[in-house]
Amino acid sequence: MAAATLNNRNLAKQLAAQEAVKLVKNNDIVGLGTGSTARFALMALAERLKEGLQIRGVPSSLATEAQAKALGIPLLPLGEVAQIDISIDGADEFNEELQLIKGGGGALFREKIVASLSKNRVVVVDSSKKVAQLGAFKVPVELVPVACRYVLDQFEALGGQAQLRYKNDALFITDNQNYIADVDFGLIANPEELAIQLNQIEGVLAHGLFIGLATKVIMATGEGLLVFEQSQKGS
Ligand SMILES: O=C[C@H](O)[C@H](O)[C@H](O)COP(=O)(O)O
Repeated sequence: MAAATLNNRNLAKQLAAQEAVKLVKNNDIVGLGTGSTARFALMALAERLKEGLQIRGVPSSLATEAQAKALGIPLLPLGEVAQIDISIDGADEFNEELQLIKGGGGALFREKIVASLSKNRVVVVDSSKKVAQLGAFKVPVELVPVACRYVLDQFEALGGQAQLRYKNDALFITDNQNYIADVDFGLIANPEELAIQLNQIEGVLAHGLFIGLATKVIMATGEGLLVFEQSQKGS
């Protein structure tokens, strides 16, 4: 994509992604995130491959797998990888504790596996993603269809208002053949506690609260890059 055709927000996403890709070292196994910002990272990685960098990527979605293949990035299947050196992924929201909401694109389960396997978990965002408190973005939750009614009732019992996600007038189906519910819990006072509660619901495959799954957030603003790291307010 030519820089001249990018709007400011996309330029910010691209800048953050390019900065993250500088952290990738030769022979790394790289977790490939999903979404518009992660896609800029794929493109930057492909540029580095042309310059001689050797890596193998692990895709976090079928969409990312297709994009990576089209860019000539060698891939390893997620289910066979024991450890990932660095993952680069986007987020829908993050706070200064580096807690995230992810799953706007529906890829949260595989993204969570990629992040869990990764030594370094780098999140790339534009400044619209930074919040004081998580929750303006509804929490995406992937659920097994046969448990749908039960799971939706459990969200309600936790104070959440859930809507099943649709795409083109049909229920959205994930890469794992499940549904996504977008659950409005309002601003979330205690993301760790809510994450545990959601994990306890039978029929929930994964939820979009990523707690302790980011080591660094690279955020591009109009003025440049801001880097947030664990136990740091930003630099
Ligand atoms: O399921 C999608 C992912 O969690 C994305 O990483 C997230 O939605 C952010 O996407 P984008 O970079 O397009 O805003």
